[in-house]
Amino acid sequence: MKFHTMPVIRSHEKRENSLINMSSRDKPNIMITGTPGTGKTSLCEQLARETGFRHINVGDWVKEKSLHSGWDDDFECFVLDDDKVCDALEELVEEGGCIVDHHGCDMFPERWFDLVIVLQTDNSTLFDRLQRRGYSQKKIQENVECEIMMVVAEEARESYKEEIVKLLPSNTSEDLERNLQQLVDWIRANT
Ligand SMILES: Nc1ncnc2c1ncn2[C@@H]1O[C@H](COP(=O)(O)OP(=O)(O)OP(=O)(O)O)[C@@H](O)[C@H]1O
Repeated sequence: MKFHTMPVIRSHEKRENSLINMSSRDKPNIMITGTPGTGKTSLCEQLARETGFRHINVGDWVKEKSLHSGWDDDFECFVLDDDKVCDALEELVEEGGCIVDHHGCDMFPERWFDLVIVLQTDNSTLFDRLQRRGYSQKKIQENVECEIMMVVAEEARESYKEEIVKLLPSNTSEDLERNLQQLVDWIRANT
């Protein structure tokens, strides 16, 4: 199943033959993914501050650098162009030390990431967060359904090796603290 809130132009299959060679990186790259509102950006910003790793918010890049093919009224978001996004990120990710923040993960070359984190939030908590953002009822419903059906977790499991995909709860400030500390520790152990 595809993620409802993220229409993507697919002009190619996953770039398995990416130019990136993991062994050439001094620092690892982390993908932080999850349904919108699960807390990716909150976690990534703090993690970047603590570790000096570069936080790449893909949604912001798509808007700022026009890595899309226009606005989709039905899905209420930009239609992301995966080729443009991967081209724009490739050089940075090649260097390592990147934390990539996006609500989908299957468009990226598998070898880009050494760890893939999927944040998960209880339905009622996610509903409240998205309502506070002023999302339409349709958009809230679509996102909460995605979370219930574990669409992003499934996508991550299908796209990356099982051993590098970790599901973490993201409901409370205690969860945020714990997740942050685990990732800081992981980065320190892998640099
Ligand atoms: N662990 C947490 N506990 C409580 N509140 C949280 C937690 N994580 C994030 N939040 C709050 O939830 C809201 C959504 O968080 P955030 O913007 O980080 O989510 P996101 O997954 O990056 O969303 P999007 O994909 O739409 O950018 C914010 O108001 C944030 O303060």
